[in-house]
Amino acid sequence: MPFEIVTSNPQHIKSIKIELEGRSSFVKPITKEGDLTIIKTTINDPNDPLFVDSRYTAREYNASQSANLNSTGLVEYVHGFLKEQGVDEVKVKELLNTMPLRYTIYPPLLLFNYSVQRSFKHATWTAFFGAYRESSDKLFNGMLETVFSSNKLTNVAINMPIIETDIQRRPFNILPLFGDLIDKSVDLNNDKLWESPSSEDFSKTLWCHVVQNGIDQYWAPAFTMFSRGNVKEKKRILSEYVDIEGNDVVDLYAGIGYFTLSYLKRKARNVFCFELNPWSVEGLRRGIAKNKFADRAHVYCENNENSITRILEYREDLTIRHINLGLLPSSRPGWKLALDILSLPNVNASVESPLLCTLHVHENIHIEELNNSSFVERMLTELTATQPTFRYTAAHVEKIKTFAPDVWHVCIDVEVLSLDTQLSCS
Ligand SMILES: C[S@@+](CC[C@H](N)C(=O)[O-])C[C@H]1O[C@@H](n2cnc3c(N)ncnc32)[C@H](O)[C@@H]1O
Repeated sequence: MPFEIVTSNPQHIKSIKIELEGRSSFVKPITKEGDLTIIKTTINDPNDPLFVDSRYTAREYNASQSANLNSTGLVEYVHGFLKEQGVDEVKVKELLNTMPLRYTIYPPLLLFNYSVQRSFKHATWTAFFGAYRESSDKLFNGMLETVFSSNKLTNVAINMPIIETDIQRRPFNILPLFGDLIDKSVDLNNDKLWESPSSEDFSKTLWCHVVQNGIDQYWAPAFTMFSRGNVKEKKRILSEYVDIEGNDVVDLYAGIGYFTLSYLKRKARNVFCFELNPWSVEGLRRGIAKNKFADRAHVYCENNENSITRILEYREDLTIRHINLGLLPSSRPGWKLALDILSLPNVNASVESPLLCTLHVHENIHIEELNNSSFVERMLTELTATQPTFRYTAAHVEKIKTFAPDVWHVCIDVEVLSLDTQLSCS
């Protein structure tokens, strides 16, 4: 996938554009996300010198799923619609200047990005929908039938930022524009709906489905967020590690199976998955069933603190060669737990190689702490202090995507090695 440059400093835009044009790598248009400017490129190499500049960040974008290819068609459609409604030229211009240009297709949902400058929630659009009654349904229905006719979409919504303090990272603010995400008969204020939903609740909710790397994934966008940006990290699981097949894996923050499903596809013998959100667990179960992984997946809709008990209960000897810690902004709450799992009597007793297990530590890290390795050093010191019976090395740091200006979502591969091997070798 190509990369786009994200900058909060308007003074950078011109020089970046000139550099890209000189290399025939500039992709129109330059867009805004709040205070950030997004400059698209045709460059696919994450190590391109342009992206190493720490004054701005680069992130992947999906040219076929985001608005970039089709935004012209979208703007043309909206323009034509507004003219048809008899809206005057000045107003049309205002509306076009504030409409969103970026979106993602998660069949059957068309999900628009939100920014203060460009959104169907912008005051100009709210005023238009107020003045032209029924225009909203007509606009979005026509949009699905014309601009997105080949995608079989039924719903339109706006993706709003999630509440950072919610540990389950639920999309409380997602805003439906056309079609219901949940049947009108469902009471959204009922705690039971969120904590222990029934099969009837599941059947009254819209489910999205995407296939990435040949893996089917399902989620209910009203209850679980989805980030397509992790596709590269999923690919790494599918292609990099030779010790998944035939061995065991623990996913401490399984969600809808972002990483769990990739381990299962890679023929892990057992994957133990822990997830608090019952809606994500339902998505995970649907994914496991569709991909035919049921015999090897052990799904626990509970706090991962129970993982110790669950793994001991399993009784058989396990070779847990990977533990995934996919919690943002920090997976630190799971570090000790992962080491406690590796210290259980029925875990890895038969592993002969010095490398016992790879921890996949997900974190949001400031670019400075990444470049000077201070985060990684602190983490290794903390792991050693927590469980000194192992040795630790950071084998790889994968930059997954930018989370905010200068903040990267990274996955650090921490190799947990047996101490005995070091002593006997020295
Ligand atoms: C960043 S999300 C990503 C999860 C996953 N990668 C996915 O498919 O969405 C982290 C997940 O961890 C879950 N979680 C957070 N704390 C947990 C805990 N103590 N035990 C089990 N799950 C937890 C949240 O509900 C959330 O779904």
